[in-house]
Formats: sequence, C-alpha cells, structure tokens
Amino acid sequence: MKQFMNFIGGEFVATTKTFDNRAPVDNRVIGKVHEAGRGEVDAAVRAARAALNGEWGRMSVARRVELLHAVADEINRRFDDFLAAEMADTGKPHALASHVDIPRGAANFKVFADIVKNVPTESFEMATPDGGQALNYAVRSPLGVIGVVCPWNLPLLLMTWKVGPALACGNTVVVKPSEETPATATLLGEVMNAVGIPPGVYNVVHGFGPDSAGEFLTTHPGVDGITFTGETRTGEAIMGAAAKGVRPVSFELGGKNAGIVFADADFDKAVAGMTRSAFENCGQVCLGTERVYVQRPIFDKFVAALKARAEALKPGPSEEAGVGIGPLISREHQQKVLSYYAKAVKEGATVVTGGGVPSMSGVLAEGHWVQPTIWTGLPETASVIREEIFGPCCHIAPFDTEEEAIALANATDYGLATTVWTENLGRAHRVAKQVQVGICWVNSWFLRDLRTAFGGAKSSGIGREGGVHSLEFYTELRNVCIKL
Ligand SMILES: NC(=O)C1=CN([C@@H]2O[C@H](COP(=O)(O)OP(=O)(O)OC[C@H]3O[C@@H](n4cnc5c(N)ncnc54)[C@H](O)[C@@H]3O)[C@@H](O)[C@H]2O)C=CC1
Ligand SMILES: O=Cc1ccc(S(=O)(=O)O)cc1
Repeated sequence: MKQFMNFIGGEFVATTKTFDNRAPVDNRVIGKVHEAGRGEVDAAVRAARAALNGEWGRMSVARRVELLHAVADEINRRFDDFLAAEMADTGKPHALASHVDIPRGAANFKVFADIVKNVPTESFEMATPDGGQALNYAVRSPLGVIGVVCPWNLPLLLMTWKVGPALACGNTVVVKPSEETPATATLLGEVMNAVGIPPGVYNVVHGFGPDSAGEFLTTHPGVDGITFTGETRTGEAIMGAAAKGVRPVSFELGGKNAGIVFADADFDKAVAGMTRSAFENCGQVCLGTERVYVQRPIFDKFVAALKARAEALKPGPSEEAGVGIGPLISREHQQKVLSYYAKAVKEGATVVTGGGVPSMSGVLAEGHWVQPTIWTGLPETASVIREEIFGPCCHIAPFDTEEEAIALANATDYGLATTVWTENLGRAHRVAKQVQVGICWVNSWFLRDLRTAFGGAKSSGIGREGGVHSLEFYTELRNVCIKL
C-alpha cells in the first residue's frame, strides 16, 4: 500500500494518523495519507522560514532560475511516474493527463522562472524643491512564506501554477494538497531533493480543511500570504483566517460559466468546443460551461449535435483505449452531482441525455461514474442554472438577441469565464467587452497563454495570477528614493 507522507524540510515525515486514498475508477483504497497535525504544520512553516533566511533567500536570481528549470526537466524525466500518480488519484483519461496536466506541471516552473529573470522594474527621475534631482527605483522582494491550498481537479497543474511563480519570486512554500489527491504534490518533493532545491523551500502537509492541516496552515501566524484555489465558501473561511495579521490572499474560486453560440458560428467547431467545455475532466474544470445559450435559429440542431457528442463519450479507466470520460473524484462528489440531476428533473427539466449513472462492469461498478447530462426547458431561476455543480452537465437555453445573450451570461454571482462562438468579429469584441468575467474565449476554450492575467470577477476570485501579474501577489514592491 502506498504511503503519502508529509514533506518537511526536505524529508518525508510520517504521522500516526492516516486516512484512505481511494481510486475514483473503482473506489479501491490505493494509499494511506499521513495527516499533518498542528505540530507538523508548525514544523513545515518553520522549515520554510529557515530556508527563506538561509541559502534560498541569498541565492541569485540566475541560480534560482537554473534550479527551477531543473525541476521542470526532472518532472519531464519522471513524466510516467507523475502521469501514473495523477491518473490513479483522479481517474482522468490518459490523453488528458498526458497532454494537459503533466506538461503544464513542468511548464509552470519554466515559464515563471523566465518571467522573473526578464521582468524590468520602473524608475522615475524627479525634480526636488531645492532645484536638484532625485531618482526613484523599484525593487521586488519575496512576500515570504506562502501557504498554498489546492483543489483536486487538476492537482499538479493547479498546485505548480502557484508554486512555480512563488518560488521563482524567491518565496518558500507550504503546500496543502487536496485530501483527495495527495500523490503528485508528494512526488514533487522527490524532484525538489533530486535537483538540489534547498530543504525547506518546498514543503507539503497533508490533511483536510477545518480542524486539520488546511485550517492549521491558513491560521498559522508564520505564513505571510495565502494563495488558494477552490470553492467560494472555502475562500470565505480562509479570508477570515487571513484577516488575523492582515495577510494578503490570492483566490481562484468557483464559477457558473456561460457559453454563447450565435447562429453565425462555425457550427461544427462550436459543437466540438462546447463538448470539451461542458464534459472535459468529467466537468470538473472551474472554467467549464454549465450554462449554454444558443441563438434560436440553430437551437434544435445544436441540442441534437451536443447530445450525439455527449453520448459518444465512452466512460472507462484512464488507460483504456477510446475512453472519453473518467469518473468524478469521490463518492461524496458523485452524490452531490446526482442530487443536482434529481433536482433538475424535479424542477421540470427536459432531460435530453444522461441524468444517471452509466452501467459499468466488474470492479468499475464501484467507481464514481455519472452520465454526461444535458437539460433544456428550465427557467433561469432553476438550481442547476444558478449553482455550481462541477459535473459533466449543462443546461441549454435559446436566445434571440446579442443583448439578451449578454444579460443571461451576466446574471450570476460568479464571473470566471465565458466562451463565445461567432464568425462576426465586431460582435465577438462587443460581447467579450461586456461579459463580466476574468477570461472570455472567442471560438475557443481553455486556450492558455501563461503570460496572460488569470482570475475571476465577482464571487469567482480575488486578484490575478499569470505572467507578470503573479508578481503582484508573490512579491512586495518597494520604492527606493535617492536624492542626487
Ligand atoms: N477558480 C479556479 O481557478 C478554480 C476553482 N475551483 C473550485 O474548486 C472547487 C472544487 O475543489 P475542492 O477541492 O472541492 O474545493 P474546496 O474548497 O472544498 O477545497 C480546496 C482546498 O481547500 C481545503 N480547505 C477546505 N476547507 C478549508 C478551510 N476551512 N481552511 C483551509 N483549507 C480548507 C481543502 O482541504 C482543499 O485542499 C469548485 O468549486 C471549483 O469551482 C477549482 C479549480 C480551479
Ligand atoms: O479548473 C480550473 C483551472 C484550470 C486551469 C487553470 S490555469 O490554466 O492554470 O490558469 C486555472 C484554473
């Protein structure tokens, strides 16, 4: 049985309290996770502080960059280990994990190392009252010890998306991976040691949220800032914890994203794009689309085409050929998604396809499977249109005008992403400007350039990460003013 231990000060640390790690494909126990108590979290924060005050804090940017490139190279060298760990933890299809999760896990270190190496800082000359001159210039210092609290949907990708820039900026980190997906964060500890990242720079504490490692970390006074991806409600709790000591937070939270398909869209591309945005990663992508609005002239044809695509997604384990959709992360999440499937019916939805659990054979019958599901016919007040489900499902409604589509897309407390499909360039610009979201894709979905700003509007987050914007959170900008 695999043991997932904490990684503190460069060493793997066992604890006496463990919990089960289960495989989503068949609910089998595949590992034991060593839960960190207050003592281990404290040790991790102290190790991170010591590293900050030690070799890591004194290291030149050039050497740091070199080491982070080595981390990326080592992830790529151990690609198959990371792939196997991520697939076991999440059950996601091989094609997805090998094309998205693991390569991005490596890229997150290289990209941010290069950004930090190349970013300029501002300087201003000024006239002084005595007729002389002064020079102002900015310097960036690391924020300090960063608490990194992560979700389970894209474990390595979303963790390194924060650890990459944090380390590139010279910080040290204590990572709290999701209790559902402990594997790749633990494996990354081996990589850090192998390439010579000093002990204490990267630490991992395992456990849950309240009254466990998550709470112990976010309430720890030795943590200088907290970056978090997860549910909006959890963000509220963490924000409360961060208030003590007035510590900065960076939050990437939930979404209830709209997809808008105009009648002038390239129909086949729009259907293919919407299939990905609704069903990829079994709908467990915060950027995914759960509300689809289609212009009336193509509504029936679009619903039929998306139905055909959804029904063609073959459920199965990661390594099986032709598999298009994996399971949900946990039994608990499966129950949550199925409760929304039941609610939709109760609230009067027409179930176009899905709505239940696929029939799986043998041990797979114990997995956390749900059918890709499409509804029509619900009022905008329905639960499945208002609340984030985080499953492979969407409601499709017709609209008539551009203004109506924008109003429908914006009628939510969330503001993470929108995907718009049209061949009319003017319309694309008009809609993109008016949808209240952090990212608007036109004729695409989940195309990510890591130099761009990423984050959510409204209840979908606080702050922006990505490119130089990550520096706003992970560094303290200081001004030096020299009288000449
Ligand atoms: N905006 C974005 O970029 C993304 C947002 N998400 C959101 O994440 C959610 C799914 O992920 P989950 O892991 O279920 O989210 P979650 O909020 O339940 O958990 C995320 C992490 O927070 C920890 N946690 C929970 N309560 C805590 C507390 N009181 N104090 C400190 N830590 C605590 C958990 O142990 C886990 O590591 C969805 O709502 C989704 O929208 C997921 C991916 C990306
Ligand atoms: O699931 C949410 C999600 C997915 C990807 C990214 S990013 O590509 O790292 O920006 C962020 C959030």
